[in-house]
Amino acid sequence: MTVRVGVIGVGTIGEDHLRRLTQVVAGAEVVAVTDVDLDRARAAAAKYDVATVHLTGQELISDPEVDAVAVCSWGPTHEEYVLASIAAGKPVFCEKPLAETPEACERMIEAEVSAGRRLVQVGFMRRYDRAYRALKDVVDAGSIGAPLIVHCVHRNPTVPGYFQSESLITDAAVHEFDILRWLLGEEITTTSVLVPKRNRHGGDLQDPVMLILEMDSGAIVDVEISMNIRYGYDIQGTVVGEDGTAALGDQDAVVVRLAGGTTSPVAADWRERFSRAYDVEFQEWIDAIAGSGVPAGPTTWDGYAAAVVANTALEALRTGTRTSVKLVEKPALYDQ
Ligand SMILES: NC(=O)C1=CN([C@@H]2O[C@H](COP(=O)(O)OP(=O)(O)OC[C@H]3O[C@@H](n4cnc5c(N)ncnc54)[C@H](O)[C@@H]3O)[C@@H](O)[C@H]2O)C=CC1
Ligand SMILES: O=C1[C@@H](O)[C@H](O)[C@@H](O)[C@H](O)[C@H]1O
Repeated sequence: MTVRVGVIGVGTIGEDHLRRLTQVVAGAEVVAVTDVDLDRARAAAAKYDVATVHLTGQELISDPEVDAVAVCSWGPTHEEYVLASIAAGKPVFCEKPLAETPEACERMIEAEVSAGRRLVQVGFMRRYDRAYRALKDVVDAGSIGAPLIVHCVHRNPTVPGYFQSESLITDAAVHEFDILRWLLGEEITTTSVLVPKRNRHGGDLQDPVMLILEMDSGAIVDVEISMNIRYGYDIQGTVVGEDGTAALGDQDAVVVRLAGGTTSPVAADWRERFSRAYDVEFQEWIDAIAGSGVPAGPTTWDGYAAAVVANTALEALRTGTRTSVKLVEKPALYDQ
């Protein structure tokens, strides 16, 4: 079975996912696209030979030729499109963050619970990355003992134009919130945010920030988010256990020792660092839809939990205090 996909938003990541669904992923065909910038949508459709350009996302979602929807527009637009896809009974992949507020995520949870089945998958692609999967295998095997401390580093060379100080938490650190919950299999219980001296490349932006997170088990996590560090896109993670440590390796890096020095490449951006993770993410999404019809990846609940932690960290940033994470009760739908 070929899954006929409609893509909403063909900006930086939307066009990359359109390419991926067209040229890399098996069993998928992109039959429709849309974007508020219609010229961009028409150009993308022409480039990737997509049959239909819709004037709006709502029109695309109700198109009978579209079996499944990929939402790749800006964060504040996600809720409208995810709710419409659930109402239409169509599987929907939604880029992170699922929504900008916990309340918006709760409305998606309510809609899915009322529909009685899971339709949403959130674009937390790190769960599909080879290095993160290998790290989780080591943690789950128990050989390093119980995790006590995790160090996370999330560095970007430059910052997208739409970024505000809050975005370091809602747009960047949200990946750490999800991957920590997945890696350690437990919830984050408190957040604290430290505000170092600002990077001169960041203008008015509070960049970098340091977060301290406490996990349900008592493990402590430190997270550095830097958005203007110029040298490259660098994601690091080290789990310190009772008997040893496990860290993400540098992906596919060749280390060259030459002329009195050592060099190894650093990715330019997230597209390069996570390119294969995005490929696997979409292949597994398409396979699940073509198979059981139920997406197997990060759920609406995962998107909600990450949004609550982000919201809690924003409060910690505003108040300068350690702030507790409060989740609503998890519906049984997300235990399946
Ligand atoms: N998983 C990941 O690693 C990444 C995820 N993202 C996420 O993807 C989303 C898009 O980010 P980018 O592609 O970087 O932004 P972008 O600004 O490059 O592209 C967004 C596109 O959405 C369109 N758009 C905006 N509102 C719309 C609406 N109401 N209906 C239809 N189209 C609309 C814009 O015209 C633009 O073409 C964000 O939620 C971002 O957080 C972005 C980069 C990496
Ligand atoms: O999601 C992403 C971007 O939106 C965000 O701006 C970057 O900081 C992240 O590393 C990238 O994965």
